[in-house]
Amino acid sequence: MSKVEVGGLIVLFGATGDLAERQLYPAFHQLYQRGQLTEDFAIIGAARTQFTENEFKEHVRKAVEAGSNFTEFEEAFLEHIYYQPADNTKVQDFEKLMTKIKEVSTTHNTSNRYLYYYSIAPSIYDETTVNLKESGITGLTGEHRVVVEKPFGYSLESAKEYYQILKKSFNDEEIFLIDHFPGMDFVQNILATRFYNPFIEGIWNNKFIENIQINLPERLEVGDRGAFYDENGALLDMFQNHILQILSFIIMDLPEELEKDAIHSEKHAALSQIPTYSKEEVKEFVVRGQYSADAEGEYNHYRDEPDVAKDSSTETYIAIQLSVDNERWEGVPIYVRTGKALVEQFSSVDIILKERNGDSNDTPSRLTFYIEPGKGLAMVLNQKDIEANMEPITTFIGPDQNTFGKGYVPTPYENLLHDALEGDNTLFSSWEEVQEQWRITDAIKEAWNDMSDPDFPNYQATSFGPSSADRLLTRNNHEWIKRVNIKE
Ligand SMILES: NC(=O)C1=CN([C@@H]2O[C@H](COP(=O)(O)OP(=O)(O)OC[C@H]3O[C@@H](n4cnc5c(N)ncnc54)[C@H](OP(=O)(O)O)[C@@H]3O)[C@@H](O)[C@H]2O)C=CC1
Ligand SMILES: O=C1O[C@H](COP(=O)(O)O)[C@@H](O)[C@H](O)[C@H]1O
Repeated sequence: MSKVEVGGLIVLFGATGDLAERQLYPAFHQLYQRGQLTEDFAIIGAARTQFTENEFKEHVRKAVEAGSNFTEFEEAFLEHIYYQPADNTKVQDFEKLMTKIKEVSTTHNTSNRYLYYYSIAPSIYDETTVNLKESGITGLTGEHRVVVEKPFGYSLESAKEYYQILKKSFNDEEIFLIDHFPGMDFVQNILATRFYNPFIEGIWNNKFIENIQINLPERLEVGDRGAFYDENGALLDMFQNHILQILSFIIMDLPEELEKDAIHSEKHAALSQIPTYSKEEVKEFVVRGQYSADAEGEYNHYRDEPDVAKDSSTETYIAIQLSVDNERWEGVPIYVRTGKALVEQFSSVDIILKERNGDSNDTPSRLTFYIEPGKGLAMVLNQKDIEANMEPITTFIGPDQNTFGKGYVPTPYENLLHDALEGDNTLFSSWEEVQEQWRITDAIKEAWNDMSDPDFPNYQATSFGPSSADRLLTRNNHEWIKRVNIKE
């Protein structure tokens, strides 16, 4: 079913920032070009930079042209773009914003639907939210929603504070906590594949599954994101949100229907069954790393990246063994890893199946969900080798949806912006999920705080990461699925 057209007035706070430029403008443009935005949509960009409206339109044009999925610029798109300089800490700037909102909503007849996108640092959520209310903006007749970026806070406690701040101006159902991984079609595919193939659900348990892996290695170094990254590290940048969200789609019980409340309720229940690690368990099940320069001189030492402390003990790599406390998953180790400046670049979920009577075939059977590059489900199965006498040969069975003429893959931000305008929060993280994610993450962070400083750096850029991450698995007779290039 193709998506319905949506419209409304979007106020984009952080309009001059990196996220808006790299992801949001290209996504809005694609939605417009693909007929998924009605003509009554408009975007007001807001930030402190004193852009004129024309300068801002050029800024948006350049961002769109450099963005994902771009083919040809749609000039009419710019007729829907406006700019209002505003310092979010100043209520008088919101009074000017209010005047702009009234003008633009009249010009475009934006149906009294207002979407505020907080593409800003959490330190200004409070004043932004209060000023939206004080200036009367959120009091305008109509629907008001706010989209808030990840990571939502830096601990469970701070997340609770931020949520209370948002509640000053918005109800629970108006708050959209964004995590772009569930917005990816190939993450949603995990749930769809389980739902529509009962035989897969039949083996989705500890009787058939030996271990589960979420692999999100990146070649990208930290580069110019040092100020943000050095405060957060891989644990808060990737694990607290993306990895735990992907995991929730894997370990949740299937709801009767693919309906938003039922999905959120099962995801929340699943996350709540992941144990809180003690300090001893963190030592045993969590590996962290930080990169040093590579031999070719293409990558810096992490500690030499701009805005990173010279004695930083921030992790740029994590590998964690998790478990789920319930009957279905008892005894199934879940291994997750992600890191910067590695030799690999892909996102996938691998479900490694048990071997026959504990026999050791060459390769265990496996289901792989390719997320990036997005391909969908592939299977590794052992079949008879035609040149041998009942000996197995490993074969790959995998659809690339391109072969079915489904060539266009929307970016996650295209999917999520559309859903936010439609008021559908299925693919956003619920507040209950986010709280569980923090509970699991805080335990690791607190244990690290109690430990002596790690011996960093401990892996070289362009390697597979620290060798201790391999030992996490080999002690259980398992191994990471590693892929420098995806050929399967
Ligand atoms: N960049 C990314 O890839 C990702 C970012 N995020 C999250 O998105 C959010 C934005 O990140 P990012 O775009 O990278 O950050 P940037 O630092 O690039 O942008 C911050 C934006 O906030 C504006 N701003 C800063 N202070 C004020 C103020 N007092 N009043 C009004 N506007 C202000 C800046 O504009 P000006 O200086 O003109 O005021 C700028 O537009 C963060 O929460 C981040 O964690 C999440 C996932 C990925
Ligand atoms: O949110 C983030 O995600 C990206 C990885 O997402 P992708 O869509 O580019 O694969 C990561 O590089 C970044 O550090 C993190 O903030």
